[in-house]
Amino acid sequence: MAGSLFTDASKRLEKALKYVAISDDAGERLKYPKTSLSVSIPVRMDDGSLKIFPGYRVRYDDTRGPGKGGVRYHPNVTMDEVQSLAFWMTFKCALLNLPFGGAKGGITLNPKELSRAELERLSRGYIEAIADFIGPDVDILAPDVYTNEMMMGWMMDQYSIIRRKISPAVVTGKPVTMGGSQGRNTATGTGAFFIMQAMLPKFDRYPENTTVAVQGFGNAGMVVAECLYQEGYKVVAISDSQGGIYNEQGVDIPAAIDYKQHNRSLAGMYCDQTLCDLGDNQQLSNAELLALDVDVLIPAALENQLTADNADQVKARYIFEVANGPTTSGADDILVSKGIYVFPDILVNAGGVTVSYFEWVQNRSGLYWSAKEVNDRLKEKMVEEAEQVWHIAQDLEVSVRTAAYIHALNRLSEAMDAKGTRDYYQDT
Ligand SMILES: NC(=O)C1=CN([C@@H]2O[C@H](COP(=O)(O)OP(=O)(O)OC[C@H]3O[C@@H](n4cnc5c(N)ncnc54)[C@H](O)[C@@H]3O)[C@@H](O)[C@H]2O)C=CC1
Ligand SMILES: O=C(O)CCC(=O)C(=O)O
Repeated sequence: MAGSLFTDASKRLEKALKYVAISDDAGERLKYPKTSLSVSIPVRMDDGSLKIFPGYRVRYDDTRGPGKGGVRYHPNVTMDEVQSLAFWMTFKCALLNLPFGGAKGGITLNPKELSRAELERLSRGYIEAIADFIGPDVDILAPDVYTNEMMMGWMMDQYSIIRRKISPAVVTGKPVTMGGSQGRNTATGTGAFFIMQAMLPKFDRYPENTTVAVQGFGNAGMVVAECLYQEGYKVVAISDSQGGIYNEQGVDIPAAIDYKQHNRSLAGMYCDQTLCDLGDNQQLSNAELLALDVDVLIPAALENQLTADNADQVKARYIFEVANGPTTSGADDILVSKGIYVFPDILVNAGGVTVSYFEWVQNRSGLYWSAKEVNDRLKEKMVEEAEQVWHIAQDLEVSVRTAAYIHALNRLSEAMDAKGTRDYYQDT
């Protein structure tokens, strides 16, 4: 898709605004990010040279609470992308009724090219650069693509050093030994699974009669594939950035997880001799995976995977967006006209930020929950909000995505009205 990701993302807001009693002022305010910060992060590389990496943090809106959102390390990170991701976080947090606004951060780099020590210096340098912009009551960080709990631990530690006090609640998704929550590592995939379990039976879809393809095999995709496999769904295709594998009988997901953890890419699994007893794994490209004849398609990698150019080839009847922004607005129109149900990112992948909220609450109260407590609360929250979205979609005869935006917008507009506009800073 050519053009701005943010402009495309904003089209979803425009559609939903028609259905919500929101003041023109508040509607207008939501079309722009509140604050966008660009920084340059100097990093001493292992060979002694100095490299400067561009970094970003955007707080899109904080009417409902401090900004909340992950940090992405990827070569394609731009301000436009970070603004879009922060925009989605705003609606996601409102949709789940979390007391947070939306934020996101990122650094433009290929993390696979840096050593662990370089990544640590980079992560700490990022916090040095944005320390005055974040905080447990201001803007709270978390993991996203190519960042993980180890990096969250470094970031929290660096912030604590700068503030000269231990500040666990400034970052979520930390290692459990540093105040992380049980279940945060698996929350995004598990939350998506809870949504599928609640929604698919509405279409008489059950594990025994449902095939699934999952694009992306990281923190989010791997966990949702594992949950579905354990429940008895037939996951026939999986992929990562290098391509994927297809098995008509169903991919052995635990074996694939084991393979991925010991090899850089999944694609090699199709010809690995030690896995011969897995049956007929065939190699598959990402483009082929998106067009597979399956019941459920789960994009769990990056944005702009389903576009106006390939949406027509989609054969799945149900799409559950675990990635942020995998479907362009042009693709959305095509998919909806084909009668395909698209369950949107701001609902489906909200398990991550929901358990991040639980982590923030635990850090602030000093009382820590068991894995069961976390998962029970996650399920309750995800299913409750998904049912409300489903009813809005039925009542107003709109797509599930528009219904999700309407639900979130209702909460946002209530908060904006309650706060008042202060006449947008006019002196009276
Ligand atoms: N980690 C989290 O808690 C959350 C993640 N998400 C979203 O889920 C998506 C995936 O994030 P994570 O799993 O956390 O990242 P990750 O870094 O753990 O994994 C990313 C996966 O996507 C694959 N990938 C990258 N480019 C690809 C391509 N062009 N085609 C196919 N696969 C590709 C990678 O090989 C890897 O398997 C992103 O859109 C992210 O924003 C959303 C909510 C929370
Ligand atoms: O856990 C969080 O705070 C945010 C996760 C995230 O970046 C997302 O939901 O896209």
